Amino acid sequence: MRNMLYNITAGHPEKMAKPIIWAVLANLANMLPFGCLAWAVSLVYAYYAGEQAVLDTTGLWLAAAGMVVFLGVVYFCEQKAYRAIYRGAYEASAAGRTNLAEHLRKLPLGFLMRKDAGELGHTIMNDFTQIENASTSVLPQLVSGILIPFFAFFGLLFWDWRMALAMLAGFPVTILILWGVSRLERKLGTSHSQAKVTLANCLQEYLYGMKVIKAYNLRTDNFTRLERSFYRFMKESIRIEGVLGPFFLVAMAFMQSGVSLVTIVGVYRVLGGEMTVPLFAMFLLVGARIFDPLSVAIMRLPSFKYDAMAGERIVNLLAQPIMQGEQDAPHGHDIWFEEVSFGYDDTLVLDKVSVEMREGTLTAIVGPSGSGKSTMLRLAARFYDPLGGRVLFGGKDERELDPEKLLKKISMVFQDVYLFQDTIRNNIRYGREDATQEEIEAAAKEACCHDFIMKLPDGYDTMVGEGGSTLSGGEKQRISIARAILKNAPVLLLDEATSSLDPENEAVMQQAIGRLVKGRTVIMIAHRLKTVVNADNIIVLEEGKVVEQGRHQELLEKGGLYARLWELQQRTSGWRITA
Ligand SMILES: Nc1ncnc2c1ncn2[C@@H]1O[C@H](COP(=O)(O)OP(=O)(O)OP(=O)(O)O)[C@@H](O)[C@H]1O
Repeated sequence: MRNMLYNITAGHPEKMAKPIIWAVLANLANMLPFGCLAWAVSLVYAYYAGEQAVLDTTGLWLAAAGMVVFLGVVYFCEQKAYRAIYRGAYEASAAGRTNLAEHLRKLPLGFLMRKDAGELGHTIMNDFTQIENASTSVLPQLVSGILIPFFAFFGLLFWDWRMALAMLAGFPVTILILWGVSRLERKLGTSHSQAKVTLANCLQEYLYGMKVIKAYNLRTDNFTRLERSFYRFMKESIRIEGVLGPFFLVAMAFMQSGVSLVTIVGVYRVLGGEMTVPLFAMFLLVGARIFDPLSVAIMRLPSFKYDAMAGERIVNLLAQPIMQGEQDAPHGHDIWFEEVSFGYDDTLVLDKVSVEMREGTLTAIVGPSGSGKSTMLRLAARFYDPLGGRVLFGGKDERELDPEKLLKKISMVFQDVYLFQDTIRNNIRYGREDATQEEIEAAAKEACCHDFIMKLPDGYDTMVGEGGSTLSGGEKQRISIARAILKNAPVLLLDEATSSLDPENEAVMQQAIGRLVKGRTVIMIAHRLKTVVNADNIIVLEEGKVVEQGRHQELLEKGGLYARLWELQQRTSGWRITA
């Protein structure tokens, strides 16, 4: 239960104290007018039963005035409860969402890459919505629904202990059923929420993969995974309602049985002269209202466990350790790998790699596909920490450096460029937020994209579609290079940064990169070896090992893997399609 409370509040149970206190007070206040009503009934009864010769009108007026005053108290408490519950919940989940998004940013990229974007998006949006639901409508009602009958029970004990016992006779059974059903609910809720997450992932994949679906003429009904996910989600939803519903109805019946018992015991006691009619009426009045809060809570209970699981997912994400390290990045910008080993899972992708990439030089990493080139860049930027060995930045182990401060020193251009749904100007400006238009244009000119931007209808104000879909691959790549140039960081990492460019633009870009090397550490991955002939050092990777390194000419003379790859590319570049 403690765990559930912790999860339902996304790790902040203390935040529920105020809403719960006000909900209990509001529900208690709701009982007060019934006290006045019972008093008025007793006065009228006393007159008609002949116990009093005159009707106590002063008492009746006082009871009526009490009703009005108590209705004011009810309004005040309800209003306080409403504000505490709804405002508190929405404010807490807004802060919680921001907090979680910020936390995700600080997690190692490795963790995020293992997670599906759909799943994370689901947690940030839907799981928090569920927490809102639980903390606004279920939790305060549930707590006050359990407390109010107990308060009333102890109050009624003073009037007539038998009647008080009769009223609460079915209550322990109700609590037992609710407790028992919670185990079953967890099981069903787990598969229901798994079905929901799978469906969200399938939908996202389906929408993102639309291009392939169209290209290969895959019809919707061929996309059976999505269809199966819809079906499974429907089945799980029906199952959870169908199995749990009857249990909740039985629990409610036991709870409400208290009112019937009070009626039976009351009739006997009134007929036996052991209890007055007004007291009986009071028990009936209180009995009719006492279980209202719990009835409301029980109706919403099926979603409660499910909400708790949503909270559990949030808590688990927040518990993921962020990357450690507090020190500032040093002034030097050499990047050294010292016996670095790394693997994404059990297989080693880099095996004791030791290389030095010096400031003011251009280092190229080449090698067959899957040999670990991109992994080396990711380790250099500390997207991951190595499993063995050290990556040194300016002579300091990167694990000791604050990851955000380190990233400020690094510009990266990835193979798969991502542009935001924003203007071209802002997409370049992500490199440096305070950059002026002149600086943006200068970077764009350097990256050979100024001319094509000026030809667009709105120039730099042209909106880019999601993921940059309205631009060609080469144009997107040039914009991302402009972004990296604008950042003006001392380390530049280029992962196949010119692969989508035509030969003419690639040659110009190579010259621009050549100019950027001055005072910087530039590391580039290239498949086309002719783009690295001028590199100061070429690292040749094969199956996660450095098999050779040196300048272009030296490597050719060695006659190893590089020479073979060079030979192969020279030959294929000479191929022509002949009729
Ligand atoms: N996020 C990941 N999770 C699991 N395995 C991965 C991940 N990224 C890469 N790998 C695997 O690690 C190995 C090295 O990948 P890497 O991308 O570093 O190679 P590469 O030399 O850059 O390849 P390419 O030239 O094709 O881009 C490959 O076998 C790849 O399948």
